[in-house]
Amino acid sequence: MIDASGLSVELGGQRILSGVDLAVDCGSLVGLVGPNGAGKTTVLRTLRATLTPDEGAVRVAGERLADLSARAVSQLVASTPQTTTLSFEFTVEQAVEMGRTPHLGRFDRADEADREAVQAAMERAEVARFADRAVTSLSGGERQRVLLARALAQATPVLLLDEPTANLDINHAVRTLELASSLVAEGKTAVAAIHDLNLAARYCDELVLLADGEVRAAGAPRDVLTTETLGDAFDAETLVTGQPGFDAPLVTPLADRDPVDAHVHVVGTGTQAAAAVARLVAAGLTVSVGVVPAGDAAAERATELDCEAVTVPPFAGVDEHSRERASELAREADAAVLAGDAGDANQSVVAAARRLVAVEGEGVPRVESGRTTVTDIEGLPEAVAALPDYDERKSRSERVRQERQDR
Ligand SMILES: Nc1ncnc2c1ncn2[C@@H]1O[C@H](COP(=O)(O)OP(=O)(O)OP(=O)(O)O)[C@@H](O)[C@H]1O
Repeated sequence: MIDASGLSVELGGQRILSGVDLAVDCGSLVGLVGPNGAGKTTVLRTLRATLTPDEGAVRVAGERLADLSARAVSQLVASTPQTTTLSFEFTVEQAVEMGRTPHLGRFDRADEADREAVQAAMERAEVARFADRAVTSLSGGERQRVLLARALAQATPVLLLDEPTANLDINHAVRTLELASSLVAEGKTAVAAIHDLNLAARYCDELVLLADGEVRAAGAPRDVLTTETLGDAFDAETLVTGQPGFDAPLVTPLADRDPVDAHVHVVGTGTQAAAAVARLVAAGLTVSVGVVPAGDAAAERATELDCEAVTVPPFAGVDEHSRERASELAREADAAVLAGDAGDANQSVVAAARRLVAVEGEGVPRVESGRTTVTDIEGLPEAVAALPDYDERKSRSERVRQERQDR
């Protein structure tokens, strides 16, 4: 549907894009990712012909955009801008009606079909209840959805979204990308510049990673978002694992601070425990897990990240040997972390730990003496580092690390 080849753009004497190729199949959602200033918006501008590349060409549905009138282009391509400023006092409905312009003659009035298209677009973008409000009275996120409705009212086969989730809370961000997914499932073709790599990975069929105006990687999210390509494009160290419950990579940026030097034993199962393992490893801790059934998300994440996991076959119960080993790890650890459902079988493992950080959640009591409770996985490494006697414990953590290597 979209075929851009060899796009090069120079602006203000600066090379902004160099030889960018982009092919987007009909009915797919392609995400443009990359650091600030990489050229994502510039690519989108060439795809809607508001910027003519110095070299290369863009074809949409087989037509060279450079050969088409502005009106013909706007019947093929609709877009939502990155900024949501609308300077006039339009109502939401009037703003969405503007999307119908390419389908109307210069002095035509909107007819029933136009009104229906506007109503349907407002409903899909969840702004129908604001129809009579002035756009300027809406929040940034609400305005963003109005702009999406305007693009939907344009009823084009191609949709270009520049940072469609930038001002949205997590619920609306997910809903907007769900909407983009269902639109492409219905046959639209979409390209979206998205900063959130994990949302991009989850919702896009393919990703194009741009940096310094060049394509650094393109293809399935799993092939594009690797520590190598991300290190190259963002100049940042990242940990790439899997998103619990989704067949998509999970990118965790590693903070530019000294890692917390300690060994933590994680007790628990499921996505909570898996997320705890990933967060602790990302912070540079030595992590072990168990007892956990083989195949559980926490066991798989531990294996993926090269952590020791004490596992038992699913539904087999916990044998004495496994319980002993997990208790030993919990005892040796600087702290144990309780995340997700640990089950009765792990009670003695938890009891063996001298210090415990619990991640608040189902089955984990909020306050208990001798326990630090954190409400979010993000804060786990800091909670561990804040435990008393940290320096004295460093040597033990070294010993555990050595034991693992020897084994
Ligand atoms: N008119 C212009 N004149 C000079 N430089 C420009 C112009 N427009 C954009 N640029 C530069 O081109 C580069 C790419 O900009 P672009 O907006 O495409 O990046 P982006 O990947 O969308 O960035 P962000 O993630 O920050 O939105 C930036 O360095 C920007 O400063």
